Amino acid sequence: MRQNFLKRVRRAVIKIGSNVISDDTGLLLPRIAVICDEVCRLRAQGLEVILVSSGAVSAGKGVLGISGRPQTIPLKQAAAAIGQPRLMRAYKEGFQAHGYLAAQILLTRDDLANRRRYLNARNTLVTLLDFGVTPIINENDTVVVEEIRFGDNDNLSAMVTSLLEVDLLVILSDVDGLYDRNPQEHPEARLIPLVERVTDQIQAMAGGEGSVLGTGGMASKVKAARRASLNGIGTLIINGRTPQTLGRAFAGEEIGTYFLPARDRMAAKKHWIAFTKKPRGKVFVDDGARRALLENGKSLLPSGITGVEGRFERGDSVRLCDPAGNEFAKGVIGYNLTELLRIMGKKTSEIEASLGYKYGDEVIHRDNLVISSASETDED
Ligand SMILES: Nc1ncnc2c1ncn2[C@@H]1O[C@H](COP(=O)(O)OP(=O)(O)O)[C@@H](O)[C@H]1O
Ligand SMILES: N[C@@H](CCC(=O)OP(=O)(O)O)C(=O)O
Repeated sequence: MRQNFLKRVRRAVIKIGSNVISDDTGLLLPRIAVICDEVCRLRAQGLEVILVSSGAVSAGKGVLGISGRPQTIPLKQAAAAIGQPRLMRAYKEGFQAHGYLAAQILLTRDDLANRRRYLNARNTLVTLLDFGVTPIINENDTVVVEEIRFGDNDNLSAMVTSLLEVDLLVILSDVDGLYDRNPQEHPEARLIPLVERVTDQIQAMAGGEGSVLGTGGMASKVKAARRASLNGIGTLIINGRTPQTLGRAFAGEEIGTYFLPARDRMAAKKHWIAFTKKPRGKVFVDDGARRALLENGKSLLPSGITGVEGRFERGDSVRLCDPAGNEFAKGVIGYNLTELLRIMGKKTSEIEASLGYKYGDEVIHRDNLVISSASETDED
């Protein structure tokens, strides 16, 4: 089954973890060269590849002689500033050896959360691919602050699958795939070859925190697979330390863990609202409004709003909370905070009189609303 599907893959995002291409001393240049060989072989067979590569921080900290995880954000950012060009040089040389070009793209979450910049990033990527150049994406670690972070590159790679038309997400890790428990602690752990749906049980198997070099551990890979799946894209987690895994996987060998795409994929815009846009505030609604949204598929009107929290502009994403404060949806808001404070609790016919203008009857239009249970928008 996998074989048939992989034959049809024309464009893939391949994410490479820090633990695959670096160790505590810095970059493992021979391993990067081997990965470039494999990617170029796939390129020559007609596959378009977008790489998402970690490794800037570990490359830089190796140069600075820091052992273990950099302890402060400035230290991490300095390490990334030193490491990123070294990382790119390794890729550039690896691709050049096969006559191919690589290009660097550094992104923050804000770049994808803002529609104009999102389209801009997409156009750049498409243009590079049209020229046969392989884009290599990393988080823009040196400038990123908490509010605009992807958090980890597993998450970033899942978001890239919704930025472009992509058929598959491949995550190269330092383990053979997802096991039923952490294989480093439990030698008897068994590899799970196929995940049909990421349930809470599957997520729990992946455990919590990452390693010294890695950021999110297996948990963030499974989360990324779920996000890609809801976008209609399958994810393959394989071992990037073992030579030839990429070639073998694309030849249809049943290695690693394959996560099937969801049967009921989310619309692209809803996926973007659910996972890419970071909520800037909360809007509290009464029970009637909550039911209208959850049970009757209605838009949010000002009359059902009982309170607001945070600082948001028109077009930002907000969390919708019930009277008990529990989040039940996310949505893109049609009015800013000041406007909302003036119209909340009022009838739609009173909007214009209260503001002197109106954008529309809805504070959040149904098309810009994602219900949490359906989207599993449980975290950012
Ligand atoms: N159920 C599991 N299956 C596989 N790996 C697991 C599991 N639970 C925890 N892990 C850990 O996740 C690690 C991979 O994540 P991470 O260190 O962040 O790597 P990367 O640098 O590739 O992102 C594995 O080496 C393993 O220790
Ligand atoms: N942007 C960081 C990588 C962060 C990250 O997610 O690392 P990893 O868990 O190894 O994929 C870097 O280049 O060092």
